[in-house]
Amino acid sequence: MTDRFRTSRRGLLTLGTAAVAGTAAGTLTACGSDADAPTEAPAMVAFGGARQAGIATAQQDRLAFAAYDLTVDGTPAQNRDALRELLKTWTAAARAMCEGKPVPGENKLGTAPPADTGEAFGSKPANLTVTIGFGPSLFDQRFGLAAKRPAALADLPKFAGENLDTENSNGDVAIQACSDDPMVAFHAIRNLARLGRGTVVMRWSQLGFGRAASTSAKQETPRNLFGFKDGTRNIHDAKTMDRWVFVGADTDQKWMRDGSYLVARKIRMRIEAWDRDFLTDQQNVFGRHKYTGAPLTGGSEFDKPNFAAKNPDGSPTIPVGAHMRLAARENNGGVQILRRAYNYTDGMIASSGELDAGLFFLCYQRDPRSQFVALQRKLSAHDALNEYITHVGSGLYACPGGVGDHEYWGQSLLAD
Ligand SMILES: C=CC1=C(C)c2cc3[nH]c(cc4nc(cc5[nH]c(cc1n2)c(C)c5CCC(=O)O)C(CCC(=O)O)=C4C)c(C)c3C=C
Ligand SMILES: [Fe+2]
Repeated sequence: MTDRFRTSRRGLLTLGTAAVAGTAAGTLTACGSDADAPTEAPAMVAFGGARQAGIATAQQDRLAFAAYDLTVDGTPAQNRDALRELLKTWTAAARAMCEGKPVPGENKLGTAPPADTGEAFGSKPANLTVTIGFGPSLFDQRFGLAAKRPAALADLPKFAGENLDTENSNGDVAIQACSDDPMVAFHAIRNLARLGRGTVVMRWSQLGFGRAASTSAKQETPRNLFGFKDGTRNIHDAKTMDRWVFVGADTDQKWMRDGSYLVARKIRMRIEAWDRDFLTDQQNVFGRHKYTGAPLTGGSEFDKPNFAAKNPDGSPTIPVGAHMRLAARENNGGVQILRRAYNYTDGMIASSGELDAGLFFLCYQRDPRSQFVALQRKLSAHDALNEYITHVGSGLYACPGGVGDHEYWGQSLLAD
């Protein structure tokens, strides 16, 4: 057996199939010839690096997100040790999964549950990224980490109109797993939960589909569940990422250097009410044309909106309450955020028969206080979109910088 087969999910599957079928020799011959055949390189995103993958990475099609709470009850030093062990185990597992390998630690005697739950055997990583963030609650008295809490990790304020479910909000640690294969993204979240049993419990989770943002100029702009192109004026270039997304040397906490702050908002969208609205009204809500994505002031999708333009009757062509006018950098002192949203559906609401669906809005930034919070204060007060949406879940997480080859997530946070 080649090394490739010893470590790849595909190898494990092939071996398993051979054992079950009882035709090991034939299958292994087939394996041998398969291994020798030229194969297409699987789509993989490097796990290690100065910055975590899954932030600036070209956005994948599927999301599995989960927030976990630690269940430790020792002294701060003992709890830190438990957290450190968890993060070491999780890092090794996440690294392996991103490389298309099974979760390490298989007990070959078969006297323990399999190290890997198995549903992704035979699947390629499909650009899997696994990104970690730490919530404000991790800096309470349990771990003795209060002095390491960054000022930018200030609790989010209450916003007008939100109706947050605390059971679907917050959490000590959050994991964002993105892949072009939904099984692979889910597998990552599930296996981290399993490995953490006894130290963490999952607090809330969300699956997302049909990315509703583009984080690279090479990607076509996708659509949200209201049928509009979403991500047209997202951040797409490295220089703007450096300025608005990644934490620089000026941070108050060294462990956050090259990290970023993630704000997650689960936003319910009233799809049935929206679908009854006239096309011109829908377009006025966003300030863009539905089919082309162009601003209401004309041109094509990527043309600059003209916020000063007026209709013949003197009213602004992009209405004062249009989502795009309110959120645009031109009208917010230049402020930008990196949007990495996904559409979601949780089925239907039994009491009304309406779809329970919306946008799982994820955004990354250098400092949420002057970025997400400033924008959301304005949007929550004036956005025409508010008639159709409600924020129902929320989380804020400090995502540290990336890991080197022999490092684990959060190593510099936990260094004494
Ligand atoms: C606080 C930040 C934002 C929230 C919350 C938010 C929710 C939200 N947005 C859409 C759909 C669209 N948003 C668009 C643009 C846009 N949105 C934000 C911020 C938030 N959106 C920004 C910063 C921008 C860019 C503004 C600009 O510079 O022009 C658009 C237009 C197309 C685009 O540029 O992406 C759409 C469509 C929904 C449906 C939603 C909540 C459910
Ligand atoms: Fe938006």
